Amino acid sequence: MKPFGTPHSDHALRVLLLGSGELGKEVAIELQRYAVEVIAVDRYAHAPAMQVAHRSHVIDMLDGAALRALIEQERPDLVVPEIEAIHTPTLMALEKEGLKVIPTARAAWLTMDREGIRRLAAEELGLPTSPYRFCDDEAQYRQAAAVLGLPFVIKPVMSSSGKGQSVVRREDQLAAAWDYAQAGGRAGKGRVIVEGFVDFDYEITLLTVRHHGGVSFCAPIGHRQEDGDYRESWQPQPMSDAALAEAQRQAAAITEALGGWGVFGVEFFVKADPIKGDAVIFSEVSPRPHDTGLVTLVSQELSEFSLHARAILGLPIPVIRQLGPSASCAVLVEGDGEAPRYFNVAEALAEPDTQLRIFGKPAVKGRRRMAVTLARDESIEAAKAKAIRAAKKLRIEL
Ligand SMILES: Nc1ncnc2c1ncn2[C@@H]1O[C@H](COP(=O)(O)OP(=O)(O)OP(=O)(O)O)[C@@H](O)[C@H]1O
Ligand SMILES: NCC(=O)N[C@@H]1O[C@H](COP(=O)([O-])[O-])[C@@H](O)[C@H]1O
Ligand SMILES: [Mg+2]
Repeated sequence: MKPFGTPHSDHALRVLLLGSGELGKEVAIELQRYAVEVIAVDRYAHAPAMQVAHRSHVIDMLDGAALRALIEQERPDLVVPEIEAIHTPTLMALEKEGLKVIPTARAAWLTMDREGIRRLAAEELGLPTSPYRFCDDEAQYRQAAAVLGLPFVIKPVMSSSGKGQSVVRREDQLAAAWDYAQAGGRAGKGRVIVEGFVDFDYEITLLTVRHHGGVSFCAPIGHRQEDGDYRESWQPQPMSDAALAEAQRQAAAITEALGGWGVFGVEFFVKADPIKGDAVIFSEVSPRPHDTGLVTLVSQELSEFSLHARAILGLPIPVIRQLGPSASCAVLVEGDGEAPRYFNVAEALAEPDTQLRIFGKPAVKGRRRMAVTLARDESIEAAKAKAIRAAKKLRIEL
């Protein structure tokens, strides 16, 4: 890596963020601490990370030609994908020409599509996963449903935060779930994954950091999801030593296969079994900070965003200090409107050890995560309750 430089000068160290949501905003802030020049990109103007970047661009990141033109214009030292929906073949071609992509262009390519990462995990690495089928049309989907049985989960191969995802529990829900998956995918195309439903006791994100000095794990993060989107997360999730060791083994294997430096959010389902031993089932991995990891903004001395910045810049991570039971609560808004206003911020922050991030997203159409509350307390239960209380105080007007 070249020396750190000065933004807006010829020898600035430049990072181009592909995706500028709430996660990218925190990454941008962490990079700014090292005077890195941050260029934020997304499909719409005034995205959260754009508001703290040196400059920004609005492009369709699924358009390969537009992506190449922008990267050639900006000549960044590092390209940091922040979402899945990017024209990753272009990143792979540019990587061959010398561009540095975090963690690697292949990792971005494999994880942009549920098929790439699922086949790597289950078929190449032999990690335990839910049973699954990929389908291109409704007939194949009905066949997969018959083979896997009820209940099952259907997801567009390219989607995130639960968009287009349903759990089908009854025969009469099949058609609506198919239609929703067709409408909810980021890039259309129609391909879906149908997964057998895993009846887990709890699920975790194991933040795994690949850096100059090796591989480090954060304490496991437990979370609750609704409609495929996270609502609360907490750290540390209590789990047996054996289950944690098995999750770390699988996380090391999948992140090693993806390669490169940075934070990875590795998601697992855990089914506790005192007789046979806990089953740890791999779900998916993000080669970047994870939304459930927002809790690390209060639960760790170095948050997942600060760890990502250190890792991608080749800086040391000698220790990851966990600060005690902590939780985050996502604040979602439903409706249609622009420039929302936030009321009762003071009330939301009245209790000790409570924090708030308002992302500053310019508009809402449907349902959107707009903010997150964060809390620490004596126990996970108390931290979770406090974060939820804070979130309930906040009132958002569209
Ligand atoms: N096969 C399954 N069995 C049981 N629950 C599942 C299954 N697949 C997904 N879920 C539930 O739905 C949630 C979201 O699924 P998944 O992580 O695959 O979606 P996503 O759209 O990629 O979400 P994100 O982008 O937020 O990670 C999971 O965390 C889990 O709670
Ligand atoms: N589960 C993935 C995730 O949380 N991604 C985060 O949400 C943003 C998109 O938000 P939007 O849909 O409100 O634009 C992304 O840019 C990223 O920060
Ligand atoms: Mg997920």
